[in-house]
Amino acid sequence: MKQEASHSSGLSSLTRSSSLNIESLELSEIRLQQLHLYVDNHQHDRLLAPMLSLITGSVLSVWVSWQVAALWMLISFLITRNYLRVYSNFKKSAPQAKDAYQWERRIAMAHGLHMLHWAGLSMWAWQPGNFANHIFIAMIVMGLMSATTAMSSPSKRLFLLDMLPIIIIACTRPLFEQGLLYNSMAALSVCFSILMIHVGLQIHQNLLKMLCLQQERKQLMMELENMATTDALTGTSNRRAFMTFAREEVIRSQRYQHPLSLLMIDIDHFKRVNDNFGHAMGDQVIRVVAEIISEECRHSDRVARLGGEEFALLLPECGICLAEVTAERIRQRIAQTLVSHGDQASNITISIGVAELTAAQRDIDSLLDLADKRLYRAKQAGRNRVETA
Ligand SMILES: Nc1nc2c(ncn2[C@@H]2O[C@H](COP(=O)(O)OP(=O)(O)OP(=O)(O)O)[C@@H](O)[C@H]2O)c(=O)[nH]1
Repeated sequence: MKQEASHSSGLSSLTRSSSLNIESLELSEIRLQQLHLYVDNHQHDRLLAPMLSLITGSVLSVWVSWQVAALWMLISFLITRNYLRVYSNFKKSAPQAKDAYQWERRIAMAHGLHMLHWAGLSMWAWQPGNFANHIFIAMIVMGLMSATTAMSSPSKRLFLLDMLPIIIIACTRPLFEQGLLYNSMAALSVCFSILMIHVGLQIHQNLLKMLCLQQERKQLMMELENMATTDALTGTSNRRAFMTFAREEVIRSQRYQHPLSLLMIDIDHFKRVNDNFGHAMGDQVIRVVAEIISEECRHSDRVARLGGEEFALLLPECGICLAEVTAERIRQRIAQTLVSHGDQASNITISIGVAELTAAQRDIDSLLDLADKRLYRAKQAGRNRVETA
């Protein structure tokens, strides 16, 4: 929780400056994306890390026995193999946003061991008074620092963790030797470390900005998709989404000879509700009807508000008899419901036309047409009724 809070404040300050609406963004989702970037950046370690270990181990044998150099190389290979396996498991398992913290810990431990192993080398392989050795150690330390700045920056926490052992070594190791040259090297290391941390954090901020924008775009796309397919008043499908679904169901039903039925539902004398109680009450009636229809059908059925006070309900795998039973159940429930809004209340009824897809109806339009005709007949016959044939 504490971690999330600090991350959240970091992100908030970032987005205040970039004018993004971060409050609506999923933080653990962003953290997960950061881990993906981090792991992707380290993918080439597969080749590079063993190669560097091999070269470093070979050079090491100039100053230490070949057995010690070989042992260092072996440990290096094992540690590299371990963290690459963690990365590969991370990629393979395609983790959820909620697992981001857990994976961050696992990666930090596996890769942190690798950084400690390399930083440790700079401690024990240091040869007092041997300038060539010191240049070699300095090359390793600076190389590690630059690589970490470039590759670990997607995750701020992992970047700082990876940097810590190298920075400590870089800034303190030269002080073990006496003289102006080594003191200057230590001072230079401090400056270089500050610069690298600054550059790494800058890269991190830019990547974070990119991830936030990506996340925001994803959410906007989802909202747009939702707006394009959902009726704003009732939350049911709109005509467009219904027609897409219905066309596919008609094809499926014709292909496999499965039954498919359609209910056309219309609120009776709805104009009177608006006229007598006002539009707000009219809207409430539409919402309640939509809710009852949705409650009375299966998850595999599709309810849609086609416009005004007219609804359609498509019932896949359902013949005319079962569709009639469903229609009657909906009609009765609505007739028994008292719709209230503020201090107003009203009883309402609906009329339903039921039709089943047969060889005579070749597409969804002809099925809609048939159900509509039966709905009209139900209205003509006095309303508050179900018409099937
Ligand atoms: N409150 C509200 N009214 C709507 C909405 N959409 C359409 N209407 C109104 O719904 C009414 C529909 O009236 P009509 O088509 O005459 O039908 P009706 O009064 O229900 O009569 P019958 O269908 O013959 O029983 C119109 O007055 C429209 O203005 C809406 O989203 N909200």
